[in-house]
Amino acid sequence: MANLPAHASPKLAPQQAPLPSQLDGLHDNASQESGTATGQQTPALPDSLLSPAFTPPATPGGTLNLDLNPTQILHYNQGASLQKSAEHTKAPKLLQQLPQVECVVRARIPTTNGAEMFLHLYLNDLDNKEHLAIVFGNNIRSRSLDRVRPGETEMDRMIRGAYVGKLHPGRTSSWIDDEKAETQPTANRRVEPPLVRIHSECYTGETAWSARCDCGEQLDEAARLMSFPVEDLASDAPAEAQSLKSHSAGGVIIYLRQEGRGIGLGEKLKAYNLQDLGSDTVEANLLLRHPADARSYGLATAMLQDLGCGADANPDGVRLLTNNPDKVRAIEGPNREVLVKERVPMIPLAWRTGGERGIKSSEIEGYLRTKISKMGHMLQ
Ligand SMILES: Nc1nc2c(ncn2[C@@H]2O[C@H](COP(=O)(O)OP(=O)(O)OP(=O)(O)O)[C@@H](O)[C@H]2O)c(=O)[nH]1
Repeated sequence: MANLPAHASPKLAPQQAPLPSQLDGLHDNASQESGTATGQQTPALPDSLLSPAFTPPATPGGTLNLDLNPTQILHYNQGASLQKSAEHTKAPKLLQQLPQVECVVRARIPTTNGAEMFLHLYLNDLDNKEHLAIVFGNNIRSRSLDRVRPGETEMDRMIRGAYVGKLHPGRTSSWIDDEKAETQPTANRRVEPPLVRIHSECYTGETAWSARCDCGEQLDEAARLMSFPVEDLASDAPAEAQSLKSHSAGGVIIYLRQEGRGIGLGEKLKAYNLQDLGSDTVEANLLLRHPADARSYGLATAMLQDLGCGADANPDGVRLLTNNPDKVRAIEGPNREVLVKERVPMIPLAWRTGGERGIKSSEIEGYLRTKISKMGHMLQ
């Protein structure tokens, strides 16, 4: 697992266009029907679909952001060979080192189901997006957030979330929660490896009720597993979840802003239209001249390290909630900065129950089948 750079798209090297072999199939078989029964090859489509109009702009977020002036708190390596010039139109570089990340603010979020979590907002030196860490429990703390900033007051620290315990009216110290007499961060008190979920943004599945994918269910399920003690698990929870020793130890969802497997919402919506025209989720990306998966995970690895979940502070590793084996390798980082001790499957309810429960749509089964056959996902 150590060999794959954390920044690599797990399935394909970054590319701006389909492989020649994929394009050959399209041009040579223009008259062929666009059926997807075998699921092995991009179906033939009229040449008109391959017009330059389909060439997307640079993958959203896939640019190096060297304009860090808004905070000036990221001390990224000036010696690195990153140039400020034409990088903005290129795909992300396969860096040998993890990007630098900084948690700039954290806040307590009481959730609608009664559980509480702490939302951590990160900046970084790779892109200009606000990536998030959703932390459950009191055992996981950000080192960069806790670090003392020159000249800051106690009120400054509390406003940016660098406090222990809970805020309450009249509190004056970020270090001492006088209502709890807690003086130290509770980091490193955990008894077993934390649960971790690396989640990529999906507006359609998480906010717009889309039943094309399982993203919304996965986000909810990850939060549920991290927030409640084992006895509160639903009776139909998968066996793997039932066998987890504890769910109340907390965990972290790294929420990466790489919508649509990294191609952005606009391009994903085009991909949906191509899916309605007969392509599967992988073929649609390729027809739009995107990689099947344009994501990278270096930021997630760096955020986990900052949260004390890396190998340096947490040699027992983490338990990663995923069905995607490539994600396991990628998240460990170029030098195994994070150890994945265990992969915990996230089998969608609809798949487990043969469509009786969970997401109801004619699209979801094909979507999951394609993830198994073309992206190596493990749903068994
Ligand atoms: N391009 C594209 N992206 C999609 C589509 N459906 C979902 N996504 C995106 O896929 C990402 C989620 O990826 P998944 O493949 O479900 O999950 P994964 O993260 O690889 O694997 P798991 O950890 O097992 O969930 C999100 O960014 C979604 O927006 C689609 O049809 N096309």
